[in-house]
Amino acid sequence: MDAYSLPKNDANFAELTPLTFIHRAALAYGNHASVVYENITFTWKQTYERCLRLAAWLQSFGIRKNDVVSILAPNVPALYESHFGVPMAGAVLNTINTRLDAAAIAGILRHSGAKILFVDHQLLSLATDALSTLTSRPEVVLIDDISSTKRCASFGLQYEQVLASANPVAYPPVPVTNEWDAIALNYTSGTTSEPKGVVYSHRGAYLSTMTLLLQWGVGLQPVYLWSLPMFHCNGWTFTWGMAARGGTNVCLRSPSARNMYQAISRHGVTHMCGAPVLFNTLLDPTECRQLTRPVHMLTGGAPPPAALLESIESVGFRITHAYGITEATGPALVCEWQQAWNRLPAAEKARLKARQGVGALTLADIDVKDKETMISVPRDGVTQGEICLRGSSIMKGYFKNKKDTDAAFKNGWFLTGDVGVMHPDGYIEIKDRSKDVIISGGENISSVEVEAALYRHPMVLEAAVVAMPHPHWGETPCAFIVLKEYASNEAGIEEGDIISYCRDKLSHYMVPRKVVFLEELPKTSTGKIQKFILRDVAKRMQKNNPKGDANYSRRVVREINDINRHPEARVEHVMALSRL
Ligand SMILES: Nc1ncnc2c1ncn2[C@@H]1O[C@H](COP(=O)(O)OP(=O)(O)OP(=O)(O)O)[C@@H](O)[C@H]1O
Repeated sequence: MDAYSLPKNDANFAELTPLTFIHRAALAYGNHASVVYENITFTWKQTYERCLRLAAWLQSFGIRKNDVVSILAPNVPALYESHFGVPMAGAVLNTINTRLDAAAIAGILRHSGAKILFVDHQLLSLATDALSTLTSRPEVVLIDDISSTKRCASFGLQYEQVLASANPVAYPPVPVTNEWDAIALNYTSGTTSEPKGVVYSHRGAYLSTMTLLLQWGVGLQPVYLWSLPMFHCNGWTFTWGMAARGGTNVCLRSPSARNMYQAISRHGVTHMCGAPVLFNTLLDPTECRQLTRPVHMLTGGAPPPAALLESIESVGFRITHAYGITEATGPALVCEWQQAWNRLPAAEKARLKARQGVGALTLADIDVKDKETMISVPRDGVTQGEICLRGSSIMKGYFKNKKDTDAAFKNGWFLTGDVGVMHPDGYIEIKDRSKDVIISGGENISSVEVEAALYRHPMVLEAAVVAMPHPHWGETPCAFIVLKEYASNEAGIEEGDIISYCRDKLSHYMVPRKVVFLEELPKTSTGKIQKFILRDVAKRMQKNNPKGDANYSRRVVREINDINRHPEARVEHVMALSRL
């Protein structure tokens, strides 16, 4: 037999799936802590057993291959277990963002056609509101509070009871017979458009998990703090990844600065992830502590300003920066650190680290291309184009959405919708989301670059820059800023101070023409600034208040601040804004 015609067989070819990790974890790290939550600690043997039980119960309840099973829960053990238990039943896991409102949750349940919805006991009324609007409803299983001896009031189906009643011998895990089968369905966070249901394959999930462990350098038995919601791209694959490394998952219901610092010292946390917005939480002067041992943090989801990178590293966090997108099964570019950069001054290091980086190992290729011609832009760090990706961790497509699936792929590439440049050293730097680029007098202004300059101002806590219509230039930058000492504004910073600060740092055409001070910026539940709200506000301010009447501006600021203070009344406030 020549090398070419040697056949595949069950011994030399297995479908790739992250489900193999948990079986191995039970054997290799059986007595080691797998999941820690408040006063509860499970071992890998126990977690595996619980996942087997979950898979068995789902099958006995009638769940079949490719059925969607949804879960609405914060980072509690049941959410972790669902990452294995649900696909072990042959089903597709749909983790739902816990900060969505009832209408958005109902939209996901309707669109996904979920057969079962697991709901955390604290989110039951939210789920009930969502379910009340549906004509066809999934079966609901209540996730009771395992950390409390006080049982929840009795409910039809309860998580701990269904696990106890399951029979894994009668219903063993459904084997994965095709690695292209779906493992998860994740809805995008809707920062720029309506949420879309992104479908991952077992193969993509496996490869992404392996890649990220490798590129982040995660060694054996890490202690991983769940500061990132597991519902966000399956915790950037580290749900599966912790089983692969025999790690300990430290689950937190609420990742406040106090809870995170406590968990770090109590459990000896070694790794955690989070969007850059988490840096501000951790740097809160009342809670921030110097770490006694370094904690490795993978950040992404939004551009981390170089100035913030410097601050968070000074506390003892070792930051790795990655660029991710739901459609690429989480992180797709990693700013891999080159040894030679260690000799550079701190500010230069932070500037290099703020770039999004090189492709994840599992990707076949990455590029920055002219979106129309699909020709690569020169590697000059200046010419902008669309960031394009191809490889095995790219989604299968959007669930029940052929139009958007077709539009997402072009000439064998996945189009990210992000504008970037390719540096001569092969590192990609994002300049903006296509929709956020400001076009002023024919020049493209990267809102990210203007924000980076603003973050260097010692009194700026957060900044977002959007386009404001301009009668002559078409658009000009409008900055929304949260000051470090907003409440007292002791420093007395005013619009003119910020503008003249920017004049020193930026080309004239990039300097914001308008600066609005807010208490907080409107954000999605994944910590992304909702620029579409700010863009809308900037548009209205220009249209209805071209002379900059202070009373009008104050009303706008009040409405945006109210959106942040009362997220549950967001719709009313956005409507109030639209009337201004
Ligand atoms: N390291 C990073 N630096 C800059 N931007 C990033 C980084 N990582 C992710 N992003 C941004 O986040 C986007 C991906 O976000 P995600 O997949 O969570 O959905 P979303 O953008 O919030 O939702 P939607 O696509 O519905 O608007 C990327 O396209 C990019 O714009």
